[in-house]
This record gives sequence, structure tokens and C-alpha cells, in this order.
Amino acid sequence: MNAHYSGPLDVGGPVLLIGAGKMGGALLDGWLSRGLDPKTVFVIDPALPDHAVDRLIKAGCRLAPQPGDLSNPAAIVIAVKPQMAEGALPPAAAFAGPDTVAVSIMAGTTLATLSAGLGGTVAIVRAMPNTPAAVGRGITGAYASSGVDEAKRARAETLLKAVGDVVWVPEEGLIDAVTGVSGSGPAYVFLLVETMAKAGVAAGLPADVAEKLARKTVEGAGELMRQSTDSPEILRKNVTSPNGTTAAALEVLMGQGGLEPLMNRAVAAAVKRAKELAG
Ligand SMILES: NC(=O)C1=CN([C@@H]2O[C@H](COP(=O)(O)OP(=O)(O)OC[C@H]3O[C@@H](n4cnc5c(N)ncnc54)[C@H](O)[C@@H]3O)[C@@H](O)[C@H]2O)C=CC1
Ligand SMILES: O=C(O)[C@@H]1CCC=N1
Repeated sequence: MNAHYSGPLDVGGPVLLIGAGKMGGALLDGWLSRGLDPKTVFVIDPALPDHAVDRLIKAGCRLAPQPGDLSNPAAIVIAVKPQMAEGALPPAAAFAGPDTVAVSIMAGTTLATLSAGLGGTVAIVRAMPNTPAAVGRGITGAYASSGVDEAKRARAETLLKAVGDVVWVPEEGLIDAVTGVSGSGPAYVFLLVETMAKAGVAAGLPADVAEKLARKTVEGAGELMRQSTDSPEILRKNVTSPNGTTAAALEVLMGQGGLEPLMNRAVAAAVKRAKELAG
């Protein structure tokens, strides 16, 4: 649970969510579980499956607002795929007003594109959350454009903190680096579990045992890191007996062609793709 938030969530006005898929849905769940009044939450998502629509209606959110239902909301959160931005920006522009902060979580989509699509006058925050947001343990990197005043920045932060922690970056371009490290990062960790399990099978373990060992190792190591004040480097050294088994494994992982150059290439590829998505 996020330690930085207390009291029912309130951003002083309605919130419009455009795109309620994996990330938009996780944000929405976070807002509602933190006490945001569902009657103040409007959702536009024309392709939501029926069960998701039913859930939103049961929760008390308002779907597919028409002009007249909503204007000048406190926040508009845009959570569609970057390739779908063209369809999402016109409704956002239609509902936005002088008091609105627009928060885009779309990878790659630049402030220039967002600003053009929103009519040039809307205050915009670019944010990059990650999927642990679904369990309130996300990390979001955010950048506020020059038109975002303190109150709007705080409002964006309140919405993003409902699903975890927030760090602000000083330049828009750094959002691509955030995407490469933490936005996409959960996939790297899940791949680590998959590959550890496969290596366990190669070492002779039954598949279910190997998966359990790999999964619980990453869960436990993550929790240990969370609860500890030691750096990841110290925690690693604590596992590593001189001349022992871990040292033997780390010689491979930390040697030439090991994890560091591989991770550098992986993150660089994600950053490059984010820039390509910008068009
Ligand atoms: N999945 C992830 O790990 C992360 C995703 N993101 C960003 O979040 C955004 C959404 O990604 P996901 O939630 O994974 O995708 P998703 O496909 O689960 O959700 C996108 C939703 O947008 C809806 N949609 C499409 N066109 C629309 C329109 N014109 N108006 C309203 N709704 C529309 C779709 O029906 C769908 O429910 C992307 O831009 C992605 O870059 C950011 C951080 C992490
Ligand atoms: O893969 C993607 O493009 C999105 C952005 C970060 C995580 N998922």
C-alpha cells in the first residue's frame, strides 16, 4: 500500500478517464479504493468488454459522458494505446477547460502531439506508470509541462499516487528513459522468473517446483529489498559467500556479455521504440 496517501481521495472536481484497459483500469481501481467518489468519475472507452462495463456501472461510475454531462473537469487521464491517440484526443479536448490538468500515460506520445490534439491551452502532465499499479505498488515517472501550476501538478500526483509512488523528472525526454526502466521493467522481472525456472528444469527440477522456486525467490528478494535499508549491491553481497555457489553464478552474470550490457541494450531498445512511437 502506498505510504504517502491518507484520507479519501479528492481532486476537487470530476475526473474523466479515456481508456479503461489494463493501466487505465488499474488507475481507476486505485482511485475508487482510495475513496474517490465514483459519481465524479466519468469513463470513455467504446471497446470495453461487457463485464468491465457492468463493473464500472456497479461501482457507480458514469460512462460515455455527453456534452452537458461534464465540462472543465479537474483531470482528464488519457490511457489509450499511443496508436489510438487520434481517437482519444478530440473528446479530451472537447471536455477540457481552464481548470483541467490532462495526464497522458501513453508511451512515446509527446507534449507537442498532446498539446496540438488538446487545442494548445490545456495543462498537460506526461506520466509513465507500470503494471504493479494494479496492486497499489506501481512506480510512476512524471513530467509536468510549463503550463502546469502547483495545484494542477499536485492533483496529477494525487491521482498517480493512488496506485503507488511518483517521481518527477526534469525534462520531457526523460519519460522515454522512465519507460525503458520502470514502465516496461515489470516484464523484465517476469522474464527473469521464467528463465530462472527454465534453468531449474535444465538442472533437473520438475517444472512446477522450478517455477515455484523462481517465483518465490523474486517475490522474497523484492520484499527483502523493500523492507531493507541496504542497497541492492549490499543485499547481493549478503548472498555471495567467498568462493561459493553464488560467486560462481555471478561470474557468468557479471562477466563479459553478462547482464549489464544486455540490460543496457534492452533499455536502450525500449527508449528507441518510445521515440519511434512519437512519430
Ligand atoms: N501496460 C503497461 O504496462 C503500461 C502501459 N502504459 C500506457 O498505457 C496506455 C494503455 O495501455 P494498456 O492499458 O496496456 O492498453 P489496453 O489495451 O489494456 O487499454 C487501452 C484501452 O483503451 C481503449 N480505447 C481505445 N481507443 C479508445 C478511444 N478512442 N477512446 C477511449 N478508449 C479507447 C481500449 O478499448 C482499451 O480498453 C498505452 O498508451 C501504454 O503506452 C503505460 C505504462 C505501462
Ligand atoms: O509496452 C509498451 O509500449 C507499454 C509502455 C510501457 C509498458 N507497456
